[in-house]
Amino acid sequence: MGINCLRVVPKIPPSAKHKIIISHSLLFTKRSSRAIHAAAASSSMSYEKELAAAKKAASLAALLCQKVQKALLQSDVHSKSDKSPVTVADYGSQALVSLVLERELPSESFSLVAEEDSGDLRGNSGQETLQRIRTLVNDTLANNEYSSVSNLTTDDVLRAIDNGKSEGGSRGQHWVLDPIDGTKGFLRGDQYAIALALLDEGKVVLGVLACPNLTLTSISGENQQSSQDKVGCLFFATVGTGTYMQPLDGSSLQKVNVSATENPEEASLFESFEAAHSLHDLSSTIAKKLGVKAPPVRIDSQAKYGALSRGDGEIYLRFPHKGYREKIWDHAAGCIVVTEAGGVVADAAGNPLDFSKGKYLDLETGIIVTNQKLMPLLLKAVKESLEEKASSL
Ligand SMILES: Nc1ncnc2c1ncn2[C@@H]1O[C@H](COP(=O)(O)OS(=O)(=O)O)[C@@H](OP(=O)(O)O)[C@H]1O
Ligand SMILES: [Mg+2]
Ligand SMILES: [Mg+2]
Ligand SMILES: [Mg+2]
Repeated sequence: MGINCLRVVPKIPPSAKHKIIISHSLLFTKRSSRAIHAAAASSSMSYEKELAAAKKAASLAALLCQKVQKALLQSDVHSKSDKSPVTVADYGSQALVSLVLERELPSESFSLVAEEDSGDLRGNSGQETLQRIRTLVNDTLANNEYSSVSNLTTDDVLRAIDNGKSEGGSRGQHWVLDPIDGTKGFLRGDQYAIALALLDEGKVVLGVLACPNLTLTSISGENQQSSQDKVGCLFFATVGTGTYMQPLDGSSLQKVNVSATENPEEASLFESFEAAHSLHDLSSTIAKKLGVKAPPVRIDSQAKYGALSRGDGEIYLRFPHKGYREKIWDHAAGCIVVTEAGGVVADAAGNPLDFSKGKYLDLETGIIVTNQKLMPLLLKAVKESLEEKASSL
């Protein structure tokens, strides 16, 4: 654990980096807001309480992450045993979500499968970091209607983080959490997401994606975005009820749908920002075969699923390097947000993702996401490209 306290000034969120198409109306009236609230509430009765708790938890975690990203200290950033980065915000977000879910949904069978664990915070070298996390968590709780539970000790914080040790599986209910998805993006001052989902008997039934740096308007298209564009989106979906988006401040609500584009030449494509996380060459071969004209849009995290769910782009391709095993928390929330908006999420062979096998997704290499019209064409292009790649080895 480092002890330096140098200030790292993050870049301004990338609102100016992408262009805008308003592919569907973002207009919103008070009357339509009430109607949508009523429809969302009545049709998602079975997971209504869980959804309200998940939205609260993810929004609170987003506040903590925003505070840390605005004034990141070098001592806030550490390296895990697999060399991937983790920050006080990843730990703080996980602790907050765990605490809020437990408080809002008291149950003996609370189960959480989450990315982080407290191992590195328990030794002597972790004490300073642990105190910083404790302060961040207590301050966030105290400022946001949880002042009665804002006197947490470091042991309380460690316990809350380690609630996330469940293995998941095909029986009962399990929450699935990525406290910061896209930690590298978070460190760059770019996109990241707090991704929370609920599994019920092995199926994703609820998903919430908080994307603090994603503009409320579309991120791709012809219009230049401006630094004035409001950022901070909360996407949410429960099974059978559609996908909704609202500003993180909760001020409005709209139903969203994936793009209806049928012509691949008009499609735009999302992929990981980090080349180490996905084979950009393979995506480019697939895009060429399909006839996609626009250059790929590279953004971090499950913000890609959120953006696709509201029609900012049509295709998301993810082909990790050989040997990488996908974790359920990197896709569970994004998957339901896209499918409830009318999209399809599949592995490279066209099979639906199976979240019932524990922490890992067991799949044919690659995850592909698009709308229902484009999926057959995309699958064909993926199959041909993978065959060409295999025969060239
Ligand atoms: N080698 C490798 N290959 C594939 N994927 C990997 C790899 N290493 C990490 N990860 C996971 O990628 C998560 C970040 O998501 P993205 O790839 O969509 O975003 S990014 O553009 O790369 O930042 C990232 O999630 P977080 O750790 O939550 O940030 C990782 O789970
Ligand atoms: Mg990570
Ligand atoms: Mg992740
Ligand atoms: Mg993460």
